[in-house]
Amino acid sequence: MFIPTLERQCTSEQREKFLPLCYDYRIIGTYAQTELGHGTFLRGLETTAHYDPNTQEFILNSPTISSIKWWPGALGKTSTHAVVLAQLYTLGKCHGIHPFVVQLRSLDDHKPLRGITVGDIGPKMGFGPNDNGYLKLHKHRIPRTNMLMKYSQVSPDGTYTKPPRSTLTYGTMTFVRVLIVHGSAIALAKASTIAIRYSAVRRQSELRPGEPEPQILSYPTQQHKLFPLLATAYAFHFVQLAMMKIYTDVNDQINNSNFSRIQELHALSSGLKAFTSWVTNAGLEVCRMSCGGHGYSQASGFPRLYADFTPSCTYEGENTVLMLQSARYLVKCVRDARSGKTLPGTVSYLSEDVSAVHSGGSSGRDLSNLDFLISLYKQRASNQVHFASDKVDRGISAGMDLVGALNSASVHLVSAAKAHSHYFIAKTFVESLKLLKASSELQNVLHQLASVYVFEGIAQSSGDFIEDYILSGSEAKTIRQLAVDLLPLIRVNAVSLVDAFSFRDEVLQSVLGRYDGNVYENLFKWAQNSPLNKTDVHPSYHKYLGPLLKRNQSKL
Ligand SMILES: CCCCCCCCCCCCCCCCCCCCCC(=O)SCCNC(=O)CCNC(=O)[C@H](O)C(C)(C)COP(=O)(O)OP(=O)(O)OC[C@H]1O[C@@H](n2cnc3c(N)ncnc32)[C@H](O)[C@@H]1OP(=O)(O)O
Ligand SMILES: Cc1cc2nc3c(=O)[nH]c(=O)nc-3n(C[C@H](O)[C@H](O)[C@H](O)COP(=O)(O)OP(=O)(O)OC[C@H]3O[C@@H](n4cnc5c(N)ncnc54)[C@H](O)[C@@H]3O)c2cc1C
Repeated sequence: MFIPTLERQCTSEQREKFLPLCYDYRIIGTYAQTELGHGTFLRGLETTAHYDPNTQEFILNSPTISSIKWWPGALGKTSTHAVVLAQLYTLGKCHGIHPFVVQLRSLDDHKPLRGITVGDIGPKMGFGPNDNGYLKLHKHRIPRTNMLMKYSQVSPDGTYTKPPRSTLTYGTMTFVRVLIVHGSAIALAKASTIAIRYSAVRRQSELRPGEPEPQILSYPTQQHKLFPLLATAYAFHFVQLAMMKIYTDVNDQINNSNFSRIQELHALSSGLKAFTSWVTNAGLEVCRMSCGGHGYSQASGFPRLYADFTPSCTYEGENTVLMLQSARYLVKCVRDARSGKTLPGTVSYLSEDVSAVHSGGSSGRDLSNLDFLISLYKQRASNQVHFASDKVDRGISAGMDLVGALNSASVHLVSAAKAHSHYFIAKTFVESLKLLKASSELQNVLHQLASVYVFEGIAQSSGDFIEDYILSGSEAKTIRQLAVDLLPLIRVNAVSLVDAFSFRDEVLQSVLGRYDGNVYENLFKWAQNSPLNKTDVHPSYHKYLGPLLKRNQSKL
């Protein structure tokens, strides 16, 4: 995050000064924003940067225990520099959070500089090799030119020039949220690869006496666990491509001082980062458990995959908070639509009157038609957003201010943002396949995946569709069965569909997911290499077990 922030927030002179040092690994940096007391509420960050016009320096300080920077990756022992987000004070006035480049350690002996207390925050659930650290600043001085001044400036005499948009400082977070959508796709693809390959190798139980033990991949329940997740990995692959395209387009506009779509980008990236990381996080556990006992072994690769992925739901914007950000924008769009404004592409459906299109229960609707079902996802999202928006309006009519009304409706707002994200993902998946140049056989297989994603998405949220009369109960039941009917068809290509991700064994890091399927021999080899097996009799025997056993044997 250090380099993307410099690339986005530096003036051209600052780029020339800092970026070559980064690209040549002459300095290593981190993004120091979160503090002990604040990670979500950025306007509450307490680190200060007071401008001293006499020396043309900023004095950075951690005034309280809660202001100590806490969590930044590689801050503890590795980074020589950091982008520090601090409250800017100049000429006696506070101008809010701004980014500053701060050198932390000497480039000669790597020792922390004067005024810098830095270290590792201690062991975590995962990310063992990453020295997430703490940073306490003691009136540490940096040159005026170390404030990143592309969007806002402090002149030598201390005069402040404000940015065209205060939220431009938040740009790197948006970029990383977009990357996390990609990270979710990759993590779910890895977990699907491990679980499906292992399920093709593992044979267990005897269905009928005398029959050979079947591959566990042949059990409908195993297929029902794994194939919707496999389809989700493909869905997330296509949605991260679409998300990155939108990000690149809007970022180009921002670079040309066109900020018209910055809100839409923030809302979409927030919703997709939260939705994809929540779904992936849960999916990793389903994949692990589908591998039985061996899934619980470090050899499976699942413990590390889960421990390293699960913070995606927290960092770069805690998921609930990001869903609320997304929902807040959707409520704003409903208002804009009501006042006749044209809505941007990803939310234009909110100005359509979808309620008249489908009323649940009418017979003869083709429930296997994906375009039709995507229109139901649209209706569900529109209904949820309008329902939540009406809640907000009622709160205001009851005398609440906007913040109070948004807060009281927040449970429904999160549901609305989830439905909006789900609709975007399902629609993008189906539309991406239409644009794909592929053989009819391949189109057919991918259509099966898109179908099981769309069907299962409705089955798992059928309450939303039934409560709003989008589907009748019997139609929801039919769609649930359509997903189950597809499983044996997907079974035929399941291993090829994970091979298509082409993770090398060294990347997958899983004995269960080995490309050659040679699991048992390599599990035994892996176990024998376990540190505990360096000696037949572990040294601890002589200290504890031996004396204990001998003492008790003498009593026999
Ligand atoms: C090319 C490369 C290809 C590569 C390909 C290979 C890829 C491989 C893929 C693998 C990769 C793996 C992933 C990477 C690893 C990850 C490592 C990351 C480690 C983790 C790092 C971190 O963890 S780093 C800290 C993150 N810490 C937050 O994330 C704080 C959240 N907290 C807030 O973000 C604010 O606190 C919060 C809540 C908005 C309220 O902010 P606030 O109070 O100031 O504002 P309000 O809510 O009042 O909103 C006031 C108005 O600002 C608007 N607005 C707010 N944000 C905006 C924004 N970003 N953009 C525009 N507009 C924004 C809002 O929409 C309102 O607009 P309006 O007024 O019009 O409604
Ligand atoms: C592995 C890891 C790496 C990290 N790397 C970095 C890094 O490199 N740089 C950096 O600056 N930070 C980093 N962070 C910090 C991370 O960005 C924060 O932890 C994250 O932003 C969440 O903030 P928080 O911890 O204050 O959680 P909190 O906001 O305290 O969340 C706690 C609970 O409060 C709820 N909540 C908070 N606000 C609201 C609200 N307005 N409405 C409703 N509910 C709310 C949340 O939903 C959540 O359930 C990292 C964290 C981790 C775990």
